[in-house]
Amino acid sequence: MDSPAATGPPDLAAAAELAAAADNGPDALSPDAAAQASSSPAAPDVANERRSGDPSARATSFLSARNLRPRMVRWRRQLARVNAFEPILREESDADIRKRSLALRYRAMAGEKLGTLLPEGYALCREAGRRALSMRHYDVQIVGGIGLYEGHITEMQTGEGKTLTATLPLYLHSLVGKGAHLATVNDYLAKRDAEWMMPLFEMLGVSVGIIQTEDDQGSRRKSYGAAITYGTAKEFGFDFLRDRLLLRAQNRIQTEMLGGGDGGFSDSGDQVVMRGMHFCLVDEADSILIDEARTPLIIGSIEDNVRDQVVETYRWASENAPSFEIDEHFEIDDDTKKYELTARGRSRVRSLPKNDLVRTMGLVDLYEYIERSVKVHREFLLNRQYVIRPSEKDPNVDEIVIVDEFTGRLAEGRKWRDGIHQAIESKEGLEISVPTGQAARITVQDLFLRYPHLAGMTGTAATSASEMRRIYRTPVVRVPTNRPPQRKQLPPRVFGTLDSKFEAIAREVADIHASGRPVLIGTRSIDKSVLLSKLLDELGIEHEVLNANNVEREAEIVAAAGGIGRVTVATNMAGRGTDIKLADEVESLGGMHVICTELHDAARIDRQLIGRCGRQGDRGSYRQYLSLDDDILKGGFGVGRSDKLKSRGAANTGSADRLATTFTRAQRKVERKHFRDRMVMMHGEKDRKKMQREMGQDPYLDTPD
Ligand SMILES: Nc1ncnc2c1ncn2[C@@H]1O[C@H](COP(=O)(O)OP(=O)(O)OP(=O)(O)O)[C@@H](O)[C@H]1O
Repeated sequence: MDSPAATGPPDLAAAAELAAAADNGPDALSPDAAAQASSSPAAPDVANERRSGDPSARATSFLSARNLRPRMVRWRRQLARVNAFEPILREESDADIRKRSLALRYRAMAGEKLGTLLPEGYALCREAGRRALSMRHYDVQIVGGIGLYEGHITEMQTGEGKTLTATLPLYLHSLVGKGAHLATVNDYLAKRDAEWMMPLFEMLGVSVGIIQTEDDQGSRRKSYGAAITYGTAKEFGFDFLRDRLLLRAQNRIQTEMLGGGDGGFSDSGDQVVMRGMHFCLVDEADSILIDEARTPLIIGSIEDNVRDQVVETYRWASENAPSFEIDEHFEIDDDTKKYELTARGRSRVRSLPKNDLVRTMGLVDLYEYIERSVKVHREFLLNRQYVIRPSEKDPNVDEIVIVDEFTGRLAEGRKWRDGIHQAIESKEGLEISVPTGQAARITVQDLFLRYPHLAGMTGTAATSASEMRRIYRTPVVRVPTNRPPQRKQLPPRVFGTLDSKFEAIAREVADIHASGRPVLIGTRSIDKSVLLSKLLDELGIEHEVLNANNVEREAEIVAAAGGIGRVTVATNMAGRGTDIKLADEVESLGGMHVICTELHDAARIDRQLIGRCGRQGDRGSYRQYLSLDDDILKGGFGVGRSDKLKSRGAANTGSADRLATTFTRAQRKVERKHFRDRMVMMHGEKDRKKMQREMGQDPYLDTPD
């Protein structure tokens, strides 16, 4: 199977041409393409903007380059049409802008092609951005927006303004009234981006909905009812599945199914929340469409809140069970060996303190939980009936393994029934394994292929371009940066051990810190961020730590991270969505410096961190630090070879910089392995779906456990 990186699609060739043209730099400027091509005599005030140093004027050089591929020539022509509207719209009042937007909607609803409406639509969006957000879409963003409208995955460097670019295709597709979705990676980004762009959409009279995980069905329905809906890919998937379960319960799925099955719903008048899937723009396309696509989305037959309640009640019962006395609070039936609470025992259950989750459990259930837990405390003993061992699936998690009473051996994989197993887990303070069941499932690939119009944006798609095209039929195109990038890569450094690597990192931080430039250090895990923080403390370097333990201060830490002399240690939380603004003086000192302390499993995560510096053509630099005991070597080469490298590292005192490429090779191997896993899963799912359809089943709902 081809490596995703091995074959570049022809689209990238076009992109490279474009990028090369863009590299001509500001001095190679030819007259603004838009102004030239514009048929309007009142072309935008490009000359003035250029004199005033407006970056968008400079960046248009690529748009006037010769020898572009036909598609780019077409997009350039479209851009000229968009630009032609600008001087007219600038003269109009806010009310006129909104009126135009409404008129466009009528035309779209009446069946006029969206492609025809694009120039005016994009120009309106740009004007609304300028007025409502003080951000006028750059020409490159308009071109990116055209690519998105035409169903591409556009690769835009981090910090180039994907959030603003997204407004263009979202607005245009929303005009037909079937909804336009923006799928992003987490609730925080969905909310942040939607709220940030809201004034622009409001100016155009377009409603915006936001889906958050905790939303109930009613507010979800309302958010999907809006013209544009921001949410996470996961929530879109779950809503699709929940709706489908509901439709089946109401016998309204016409195809692909056998039998009714009430799926937990009744004809109670419940309504679906989505109103179909029309257009989806996937933000961070590589991580959603590729990284997260390895595991399907599954709805358990036990709802999350019910599961929480069950787990909490097991814990409550096992905390209280030891205080129940035989004969006084419970009795044991001689024949059946059943434990039964006495009247005093039941009254004790009623008077015990309970939290909200436990309180909502039925009283009879609570009696049962206590009876079971008392039994477990008296009869099930550690190292007799069972042992505790690290789980084979995840060695960081302990699990109960039954000791077979006949053979004295461990009965691998077996569990006690009727809640006994869970009661023992809670007695031992282990994770409680409430079975989830599977009510419905869908793969990420299936979910997004259901949208007739799909597009995506990413900072780092090049390595997954061929996979995107093969699976989602979305070509990848690279959009040049608005200003030439000035980010500098310093040569990577390799050390024998983690300790020597971290010491060297601390030294580099101290050096750069002394110059006043802000430094951002990315770590792969929370414990490593803590370790590094300790080292910096020892050196007396003041710094902030940003990891999952202090999310609440995230905004504050990020806002300050670009200041003079700032040092910030962060896990990959400081990835997408972190827009670090540099203090004015920082640019002249050389911008921010980013230190990557380890390679991630996917190169694009590393690039996201790197993308925190040198944004929007700012100056900046970064360096990769590696050590021979890094996890990536084990992932890529296996235990044997990575152990050899590790012992070589332990013996090594000097520089091992020449081994840097070994790490990138290991990373590529890990990426390829993940790619193969995804392909295997996809083919497995395809066969399963085909078989189920032939059997008249619904492949999303009739899922095997
Ligand atoms: N046309 C524009 N005019 C002015 N500022 C802009 C424009 N486009 C983007 N920006 C600014 O660029 C910054 C980066 O934008 P945004 O966060 O959307 O980038 P991004 O491409 O999503 O980056 P990342 O992938 O790193 O999150 C923001 O501060 C935004 O205000």
